Amino acid sequence: MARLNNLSAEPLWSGVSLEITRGEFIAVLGPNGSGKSTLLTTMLGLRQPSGGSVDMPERVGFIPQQRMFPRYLPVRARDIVSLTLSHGLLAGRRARRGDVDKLLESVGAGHLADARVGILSGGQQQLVRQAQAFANDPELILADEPLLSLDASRQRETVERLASARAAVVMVTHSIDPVMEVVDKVLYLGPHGHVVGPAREVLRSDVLSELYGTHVDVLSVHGKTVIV
Ligand SMILES: Nc1ncnc2c1ncn2[C@@H]1O[C@H](COP(=O)(O)OP(=O)(O)OP(=O)(O)O)[C@@H](O)[C@H]1O
Repeated sequence: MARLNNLSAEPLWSGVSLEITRGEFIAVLGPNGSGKSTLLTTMLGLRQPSGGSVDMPERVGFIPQQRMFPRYLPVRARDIVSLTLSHGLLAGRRARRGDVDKLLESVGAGHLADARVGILSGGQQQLVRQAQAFANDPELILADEPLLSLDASRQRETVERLASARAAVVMVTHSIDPVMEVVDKVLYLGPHGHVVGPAREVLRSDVLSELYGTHVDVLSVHGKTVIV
């Protein structure tokens, strides 16, 4: 469905090969600056790879890393979602109001439809971004830290929504814990290479020590995975 073929964005990471199958949930982990966001922008074609190639499906949803909309932007939440709908599958047509409302309601943001996006809270803006990503029945959703600014119950709902979507999901996250139950594969980008595999095979002291080039412990503290 989507595939990274020996993809490189040097000097950040190189030779990443990854097959993404329908409905699969992939978590991208790694320290600050390891190139997780760069991986998503390279997949989207917004950044030229230094090597390799990427095969992407036609319909891709994207939740960008949180950036606040300008406070005085004269655009409502429903306008943002409507624009995404009308530039996708239905290019050239106006999005139907009912479809826009349904998308916003599906992420718990129906009541925000007529609010100006710039005055919404950080978490509320993230929900509007989610509604955008779900427009046009995506086959693949790329999500860059989509849980930032969300409270615990909205984090849980977001993970469930992404995991139960028909789309495959590639999600950048700083913590594996919120997605541990649903994740199929982890791509860990480290300072000395990367590794792909099931979480239990990647999040191990011996594997991560090699990626960091120094001894790293993977601990379970009160049910949470901590890398030290
Ligand atoms: N377009 C660009 N041109 C040059 N350097 C860039 C560009 N985009 C990102 N970088 C650099 O690449 C490095 C990786 O950035 P990236 O945002 O991909 O990391 P990340 O793993 O997502 O980090 P974080 O966890 O802090 O969000 C950073 O040092 C950043 O400054």
